[in-house]
Amino acid sequence: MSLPNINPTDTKAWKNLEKHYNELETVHMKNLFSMDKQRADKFTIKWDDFYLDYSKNRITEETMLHLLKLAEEVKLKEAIQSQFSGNIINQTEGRAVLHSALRAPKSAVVNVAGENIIPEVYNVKRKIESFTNDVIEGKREGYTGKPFTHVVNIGIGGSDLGPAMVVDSLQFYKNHLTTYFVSNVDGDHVNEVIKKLNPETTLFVVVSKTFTTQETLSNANTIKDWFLQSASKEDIAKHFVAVSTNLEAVKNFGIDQKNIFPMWDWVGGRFSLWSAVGLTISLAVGYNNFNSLLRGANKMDEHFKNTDFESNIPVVLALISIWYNNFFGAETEAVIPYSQYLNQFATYLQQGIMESNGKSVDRNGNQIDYQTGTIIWGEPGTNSQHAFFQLIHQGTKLIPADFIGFVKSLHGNQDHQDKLISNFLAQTEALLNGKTESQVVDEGSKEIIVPFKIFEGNKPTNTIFVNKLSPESLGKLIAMYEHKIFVQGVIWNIFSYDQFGVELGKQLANKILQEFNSETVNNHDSSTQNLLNYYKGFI
Ligand SMILES: O=P(O)(O)OC[C@H]1O[C@](O)(CO)[C@@H](O)[C@@H]1O
Repeated sequence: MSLPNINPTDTKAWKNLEKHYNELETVHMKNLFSMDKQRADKFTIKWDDFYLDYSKNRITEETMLHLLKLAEEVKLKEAIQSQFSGNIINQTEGRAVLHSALRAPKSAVVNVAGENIIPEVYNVKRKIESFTNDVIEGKREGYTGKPFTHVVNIGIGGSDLGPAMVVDSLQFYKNHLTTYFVSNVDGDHVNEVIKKLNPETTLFVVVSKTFTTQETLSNANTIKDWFLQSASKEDIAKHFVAVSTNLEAVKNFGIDQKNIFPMWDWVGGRFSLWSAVGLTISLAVGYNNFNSLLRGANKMDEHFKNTDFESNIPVVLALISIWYNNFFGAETEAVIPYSQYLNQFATYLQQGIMESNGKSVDRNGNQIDYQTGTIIWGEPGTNSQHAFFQLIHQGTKLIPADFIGFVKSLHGNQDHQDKLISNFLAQTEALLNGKTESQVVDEGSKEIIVPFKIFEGNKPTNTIFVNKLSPESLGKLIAMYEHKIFVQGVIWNIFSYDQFGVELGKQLANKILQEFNSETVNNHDSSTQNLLNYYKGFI
């Protein structure tokens, strides 16, 4: 069974939402709060150690009913079943989409082409575990017999962002190994990392699903050349491991077959941190913590699969986002974690969300006439308050925002924690209520200044309060957004799991690279031609 194929704008629910939007467009949320004392309770979901309050949104119970009806009309339930049961729902690439299988329990059965993939998943997990333990315990040594002290992850996109974000987010749980990530083909990136390394004690993890990616292969080759300045070819086997589906290309690069961690075509790059792509995570925080991350994601999978839509966290978040995107015309969404540890979270989500749902053709190949893929951005609070919050509070754009906070701190300094959380709560309150003219006047502002100090309010936010930042809760949080992506792709009737949009630039870059060495080049538009000639004048 493939995915349902329903144009959302043809549904009854969509038409009802259009009408309903006209009624609600100018309603202020603070009036909705004063009219209904139960509002916060009605729009709160408590699940496990998650507390989602979505009451500070421009919604009523009727809005949610229409949105839930939309989910029903586009056959979301069937789509979820189809994804989890291993159907080829990535139809444009002819693949199943089973990152959920990577975190499923050992007893699960998930068939791809008639074969249960779970035993193979667990074989690789065991390999990750024993490799991780050997490196951490110093049983695996470098070419001069010293234990490893540094790990460098070489990859880009999904082979970099997920592991990099998780390692950064879980640095509280880190062991003695120092980790670096090299991704950009800009030589400054690899050069700066190399400066900090000792070849005798560094392990290199080359991560590339395809093992054809220009950036990764260039960086891996540069590092290999640097390594061979002090070591011999035979030593590569001790220091280089690879994660890939392209076993042949890895062998050709010179990596020992024993050092290859396989992955599968049913794992999309941007959803792959749960596979061996997460090897650097496992090395950095230990296998048990890596496994807890997976366990957390699995708990969210079960919640998503089995919970009625009205209390289903990813579904509710996805529907609210559709409401703003497609009816209010909001183009962006901010993700504001009140945790410095989640510094890279929005960057990570950018690939997941924008590479998946940045599509303008529906599942029939037809151009669509409604908005898809949200633009995602964000930075941790409280830093972001002192940077871009002005625009969210008083600018002209509607920017729905997710506020993510942790009830308990890891540092244990309650004074800092109380200050952080007071900001976390105050911001969503301010965005909701704003400040009226009479309040500004009462505060004694000069008349001429009053208009500048008014806050309109009515700015939507979701508050996601989690008990504590741990590998498990982080796993839940990431999986929550993965499922939100899926739900939105189903509603928009697009294919969320291909990424053809990144290909054209890659093709042209390869062509231009060749042209740097050729005498006459004149097949570009005049702008590109001039720029290319300008650059050639320097090389
Ligand atoms: O793991 P690979 O094959 O090197 O690909 C890296 C990244 O490149 C992309 O294909 C496109 O940028 C991503 O989807 C992927 O995560």
